[in-house]
Amino acid sequence: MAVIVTRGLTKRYGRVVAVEDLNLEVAEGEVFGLLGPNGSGKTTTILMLLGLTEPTSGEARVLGLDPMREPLKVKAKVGYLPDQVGFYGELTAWENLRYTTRLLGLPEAEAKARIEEVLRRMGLWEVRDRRVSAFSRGMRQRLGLAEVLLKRPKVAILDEPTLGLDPEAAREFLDLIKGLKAEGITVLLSSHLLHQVQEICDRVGLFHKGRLALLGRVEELAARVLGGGYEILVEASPGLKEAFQAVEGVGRVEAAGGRYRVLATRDVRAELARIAVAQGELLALALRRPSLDEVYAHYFKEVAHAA
Ligand SMILES: Nc1ncnc2c1ncn2[C@@H]1O[C@H](COP(=O)(O)OP(=O)(O)OP(=O)(O)O)[C@@H](O)[C@H]1O
Repeated sequence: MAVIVTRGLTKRYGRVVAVEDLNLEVAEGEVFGLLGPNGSGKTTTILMLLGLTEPTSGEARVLGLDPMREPLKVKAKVGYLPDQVGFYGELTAWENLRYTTRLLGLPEAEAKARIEEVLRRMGLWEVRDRRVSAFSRGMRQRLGLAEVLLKRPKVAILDEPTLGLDPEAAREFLDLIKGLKAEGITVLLSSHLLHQVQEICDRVGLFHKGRLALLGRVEELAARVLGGGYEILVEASPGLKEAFQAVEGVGRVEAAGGRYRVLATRDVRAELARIAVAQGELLALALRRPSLDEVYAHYFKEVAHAA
């Protein structure tokens, strides 16, 4: 079942087209990445899904609800982590969440139980009595996710969740997001850090100037754009390019002396190794998953070239 659906969703600010003709379907339990550079339309899309900004044309449905018509119902079921999380710095982590549970109208006992549950889950129980002004960026983001979980949402929408986090904190945060999927929460996240989020996303949509330029699973996109979802780096004797090229499933081979980069639609390491050994020597062989950064860069080089 599709949890998030958009049809021809468009937002213009005067002559600026922030989002154009967006057609998207995110399935229940999926982690979907809205990716793209700054200003490409990610935040505007999220705001339209939450009913926080009105589309110029087209429509959106979240859990079957129209966010513009029923913003409160959408809000009740959808957890939202904005790119700037707003907490009261003078209040402690626990007090901030207590404030949220009051807004949610939770009875006291239930509120306290849920606060403890989410703080423990986010690894913040020990620091619950510290003022949020003394929190690091990573702790604030985890508190933001704790707040999202307080309402036990069916859908979590996270805007640039790893922005400003150091690599380790980002890694940990991505693991926490993976945990949401494990309990069946549908996650839509935005990021311009393609390589960082690609591995937790089931599918991604790559934005370019308000338009969804590419949509699919990372491997599919790599296969479509780069000519192979598998990238194999080989160091062997020179002169093997044609033999490698002839292997079934190989899309492209780049050769520089005895160094080869082979893009294929399947894992062809064994065949490449056999050829290398039969026709000389094999020094190294490595399988690398192409990064979305490469897919994106290659795609836009071709788009620019075609233009
Ligand atoms: N309130 C607004 N008024 C006018 N233009 C806007 C407004 N909000 C966004 N825009 C423009 O719409 C375009 C898309 O912006 P948006 O914030 O959706 O991009 P983004 O992909 O989320 O970028 P970032 O990664 O910087 O958050 C940009 O050109 C931006 O300048």
